[in-house]
Amino acid sequence: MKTDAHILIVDDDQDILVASKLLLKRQFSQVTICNRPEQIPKLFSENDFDVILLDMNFGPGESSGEQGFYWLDKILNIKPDSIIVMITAHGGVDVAVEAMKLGATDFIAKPWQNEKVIATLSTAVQLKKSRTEAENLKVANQTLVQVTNQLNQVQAQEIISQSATMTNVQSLIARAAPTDANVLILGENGTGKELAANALHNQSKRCNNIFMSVDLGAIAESLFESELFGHKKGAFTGAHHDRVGKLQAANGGTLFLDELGNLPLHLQAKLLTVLEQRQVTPLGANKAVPFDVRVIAATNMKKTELTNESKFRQDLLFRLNTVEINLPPLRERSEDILPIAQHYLTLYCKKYGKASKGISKDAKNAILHDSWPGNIRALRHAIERAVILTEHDELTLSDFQLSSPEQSKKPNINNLPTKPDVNNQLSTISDDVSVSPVNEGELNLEAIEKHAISTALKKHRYNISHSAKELGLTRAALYRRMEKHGL
Ligand SMILES: Nc1ncnc2c1ncn2[C@@H]1O[C@H](COP(=O)(O)OP(=O)(O)OP(=O)(O)O)[C@@H](O)[C@H]1O
Repeated sequence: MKTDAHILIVDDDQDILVASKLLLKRQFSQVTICNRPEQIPKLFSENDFDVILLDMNFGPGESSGEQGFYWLDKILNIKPDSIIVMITAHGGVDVAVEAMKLGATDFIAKPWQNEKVIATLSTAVQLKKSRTEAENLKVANQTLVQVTNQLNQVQAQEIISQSATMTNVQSLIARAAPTDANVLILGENGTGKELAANALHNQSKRCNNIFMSVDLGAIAESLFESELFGHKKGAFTGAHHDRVGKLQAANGGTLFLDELGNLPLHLQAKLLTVLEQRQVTPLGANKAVPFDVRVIAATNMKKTELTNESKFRQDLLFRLNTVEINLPPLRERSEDILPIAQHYLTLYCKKYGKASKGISKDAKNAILHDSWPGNIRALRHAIERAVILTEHDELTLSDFQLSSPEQSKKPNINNLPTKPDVNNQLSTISDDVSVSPVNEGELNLEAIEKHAISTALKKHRYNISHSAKELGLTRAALYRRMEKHGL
């Protein structure tokens, strides 16, 4: 079968042109011949050649190769990625080497053997195809990065804030973003760590490259290396294809390591090594690949736990926390509560086609005094749920499932001791939480599900990964159910 390729042969010797056309037509789908190089620009304007076979000398007695160099340069000016194989006179190796320095791909010496010509041109056609594929992949990759970043920007709207602490945080983000410094973001679940990481990326010089988010809490320990470092086909049972790891895939961009605190100590050591060396060896490979990423990490671990070396490697901490950003829980920045609620009210009224005159006074009061253990994520869900369910233009207290201001004044679950006895903790919690417990004998599945989720969330102090694990759910599935139950 013929190879699908268009070959151009440029030579002033008509016999060579005819003989090579006959030979190459059997091998390649299209062959064009040209005996006057002056026609090259016109031919290029009308055709797309895969490989050009170009003579070094035109005219009788010519052997300097000057004309060959001239037309080689001309073609590369017209189409810089052209694959050009030079035809040299017998013994003209020096000239051929010079031509290759100037951009020719290969050369064939006259008089040639047919097999040698076909082999050289087949290799050149293959090279052209690989280059085209690589170029197409590059373009496709750029498009994907643009689409992903646009999606991120749509989802990650601005950081709404009016509190002094958040003004400081925004200023810290603005100062840290343009540098390539690693940033560690600390804060309870739902305080906006990913939003802050997105803002850092969008204000950085890497903003046109990818923002790759990796949820370390969601990766099974056994898959950690394969996910982050990649693997070669056959590296382990089930590795049917080569796979590029997230570190390599984020090359040139920002790598957001979410739920860092969930990483076991032995994997922390592996992560530290690749971040220090700035190169990664995919599983089953014997060569390290360099990568260039800016690392932003986030965790809901308390600083006291992070600095406890039995839980977290201090050398990894020092590598990641060049700049540290602390996102305060919502209950400690009450000035932000109503602006955020108003922001999401406008957003969801638009989304669900509802008219809204705002939030009633008593609902505002309850929103302001709720302890929001799930922070802004929970506030956002509460507003969305209220917008969906309300039968009035104004959101009223009955549209929310909030604890009364009196209940909210009770100690917050996030302030419980870090290592309480689980059973005692649960009994303490059931006194504190605003979630109605399931009545004995009640078999309503929805109520039982809500109760189980609430209990798990309280038990794990709103650590989504740990709660999801205990409930046998993925993080995404837990978030969906929290949304459904307005938790
Ligand atoms: N200041 C803010 N203004 C508006 N929306 C916010 C703000 N902070 C957070 N959000 C919204 O709250 C939700 C949770 O934010 P995000 O995912 O960034 O929190 P997180 O701290 O990374 O949570 P987790 O620890 O559970 O991964 C998102 O929908 C986000 O858009």
